[in-house]
Amino acid sequence: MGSITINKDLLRERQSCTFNVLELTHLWDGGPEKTKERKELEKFFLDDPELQEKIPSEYLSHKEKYQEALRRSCLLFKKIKEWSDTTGCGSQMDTFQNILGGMLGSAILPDGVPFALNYVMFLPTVMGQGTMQQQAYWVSRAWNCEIMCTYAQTELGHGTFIRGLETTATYDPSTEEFVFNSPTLTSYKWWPGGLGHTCNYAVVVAQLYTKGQCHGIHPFIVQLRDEETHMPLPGIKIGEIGSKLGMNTINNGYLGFENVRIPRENMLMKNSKVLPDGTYVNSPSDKLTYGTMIFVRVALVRGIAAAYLSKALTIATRYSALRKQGEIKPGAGETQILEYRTQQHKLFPPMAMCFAMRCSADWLWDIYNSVTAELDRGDLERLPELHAMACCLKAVCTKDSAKAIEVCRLATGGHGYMNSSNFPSTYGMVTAAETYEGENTVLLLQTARFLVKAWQQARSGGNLTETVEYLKTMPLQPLSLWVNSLQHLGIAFKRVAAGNIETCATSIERRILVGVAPEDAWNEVSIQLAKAAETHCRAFMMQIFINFATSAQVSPELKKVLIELCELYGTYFLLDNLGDFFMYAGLRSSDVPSIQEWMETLLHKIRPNAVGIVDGFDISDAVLRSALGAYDGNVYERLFAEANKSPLNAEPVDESFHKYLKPFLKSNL
Ligand SMILES: CCCCCCCC/C=C\C/C=C/C(=O)SCCNC(=O)CCNC(=O)[C@H](O)C(C)(C)COP(=O)(O)OP(=O)(O)OC[C@H]1O[C@@H](n2cnc3c(N)ncnc32)[C@H](O)[C@@H]1OP(=O)(O)O
Ligand SMILES: Cc1cc2nc3c(=O)[nH]c(=O)nc-3n(C[C@H](O)[C@H](O)[C@H](O)COP(=O)(O)OP(=O)(O)OC[C@H]3O[C@@H](n4cnc5c(N)ncnc54)[C@H](O)[C@@H]3O)c2cc1C
Repeated sequence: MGSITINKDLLRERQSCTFNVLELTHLWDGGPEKTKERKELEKFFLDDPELQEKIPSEYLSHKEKYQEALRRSCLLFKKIKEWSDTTGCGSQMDTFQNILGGMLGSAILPDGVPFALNYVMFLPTVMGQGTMQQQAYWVSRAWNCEIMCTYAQTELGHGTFIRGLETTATYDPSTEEFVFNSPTLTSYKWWPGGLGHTCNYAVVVAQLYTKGQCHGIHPFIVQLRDEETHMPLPGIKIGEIGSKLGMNTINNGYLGFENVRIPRENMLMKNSKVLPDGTYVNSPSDKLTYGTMIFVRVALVRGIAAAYLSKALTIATRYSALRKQGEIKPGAGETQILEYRTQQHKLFPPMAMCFAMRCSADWLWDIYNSVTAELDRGDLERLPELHAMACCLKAVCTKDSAKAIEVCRLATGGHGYMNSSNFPSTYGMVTAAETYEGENTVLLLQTARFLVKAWQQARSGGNLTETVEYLKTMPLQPLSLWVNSLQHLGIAFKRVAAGNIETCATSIERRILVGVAPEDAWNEVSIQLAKAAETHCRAFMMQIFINFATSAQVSPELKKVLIELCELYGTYFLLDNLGDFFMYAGLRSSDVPSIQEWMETLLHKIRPNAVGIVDGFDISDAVLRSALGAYDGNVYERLFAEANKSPLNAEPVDESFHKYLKPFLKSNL
């Protein structure tokens, strides 16, 4: 162990790469300056011995995992402050994003940062929904970690249907306070990250009652624990919800209230208000309360879906280049498993997905920022489109990413099943995002609502926004003969989306015409509706990727690779959904063999650059945390070293032998 020689197969892969890997890294990071900043940041944090893992966390108890995560979180956030003070380079917000959503956080706290919700949800909620005075008070306290806060919305009984939340906040004008209660077991808050034992404040979403009337759900800031002793305040029932599939250091908690009083000023009042006498003042739109969820959905596409997939791909691709198993031609010697076409089919389409996710995430981030500025000016016109796109991109990208990470694990055979491969924790992190911040099916159905309306508008000649403009033009264009080109792929994906949306809209109309209630008609058609939303999202991602690949200002060598990946994205999803393309895009069965061949040729073309592409993601070994994926490819030495960290290997004979096994073996059953 300890060898620094690079595995010779990996070395050969790197030598035969046809493009400049550093150019891809700069493109991926957003420019050479960004790459430099990222590397400095990684060095500053990851070289600190205090932040190094001493015992793999899998060997710690549940309690030890949390305590160790908390120790590191405190150190980490002290260092963030130190970094900003000493370098003056990059705002603290950039650094936080890299720590909480980027790769850096996952290197130091792979199973989740217990402070994450303070930055990812509490602060955005106060900034988006608090008055200027509320922001002035709460933002600095939370930002500087004088207090630690979370976002408590979901309850034991309701996660999706938030209008059904049961926690009550009843205004008492005699004291100018809100009184919080949890009237039922199902009204207990359940899930908020950091709520268990970390946070002392939370944004709590509750049904607001004033003057005897319920005004629906609203956000309030509630103190949960004493700032000195950390003891729960009177009437607060709080704890941790227990061990989970993954994210075991994020400290998800439960919370109940019994006549807990908070001052009136703790209701976040940028949008709706309660005046001292209890008069309720309406918000311009009740959906503004949902703003934080949009923000996190937007952030997840890049920060979780694309980022963790790029990690899994780096591990699986490097491993596949050095792992040898079997022969393609008898007697020709053992083959790198990356030579098997089936292996390429497992790994290269997810590489293409990773690029499509990144371009889409950048688009989504830009429209999020411009729509947020419009909302601040009172203009709500583009909110529905932002909501629809945030929902479907969050759903499709987290689903694709989780599925592809599992494929990467399977592509590494038995060794991928080890925790030391880092696949289990990576998968645990991403599959959680399929559920939190809006369960994926539910989000697709939200997008479908927008699409059906857009379809009706297209039919009645109304104006359509950017992402649904194609619903007007597509049905008018005649179906042409199939051509294997990117342009044709772009059109075919839109035709499939438009066809699926039309099928849904007409199925609903047909049902309503024969007397089915509109809500029942919606439910009956909802399998197709969720699919329509997914095809819309796919068509959007295809087009964004085409625009990116064809217009990127890069060398011809790199551009060629980007175009190949883009074509692979299209051909892969087309072949996976042939029925749709037959039904809606004029594809004939006689066209399929040439598309299959096109896709296989792309796999062949990408093959020499596969290691170069994942090297281009430039994920350091400290961030990868994988015995299978390290840059030098010394897999077998690392697997051995990791095995020897097992506490069971500390003694040649474990004490359980004397306690149980020996008496059992000698008992002559
Ligand atoms: C940087 C990376 C990040 C790192 C992450 C770190 C780790 C953190 C780990 C975990 C954090 C997790 C946090 C959470 O999970 S917090 C809880 C999140 N909960 C949800 O997302 C709940 C999902 N449910 C909903 O969003 C809604 O209840 C609903 C949309 C499903 C339904 O709401 P409802 O009021 O019933 O609406 P309707 O269906 O009746 O629709 C009415 C109308 O409103 C429109 N609309 C709905 N939502 C929004 C919105 N957000 N913005 C704008 N408009 C919205 C909807 O489209 C309808 O419009 P209409 O058709 O025109 O009437
Ligand atoms: C790791 C993790 C972290 C979390 N962190 C937080 C947090 O910090 N703060 C917080 O408040 N919450 C948090 N949550 C909660 C999370 O937001 C909810 O779990 C999520 O919104 C789903 O709600 P649910 O669990 O009630 O599922 P349900 O809504 O009960 O979903 C169960 C099933 O019912 C289906 N379903 C439900 N409604 C519909 C519908 N209208 N149409 C069709 N199908 C439907 C769903 O598709 C799903 O298949 C977290 C959850 C997890 C897993």
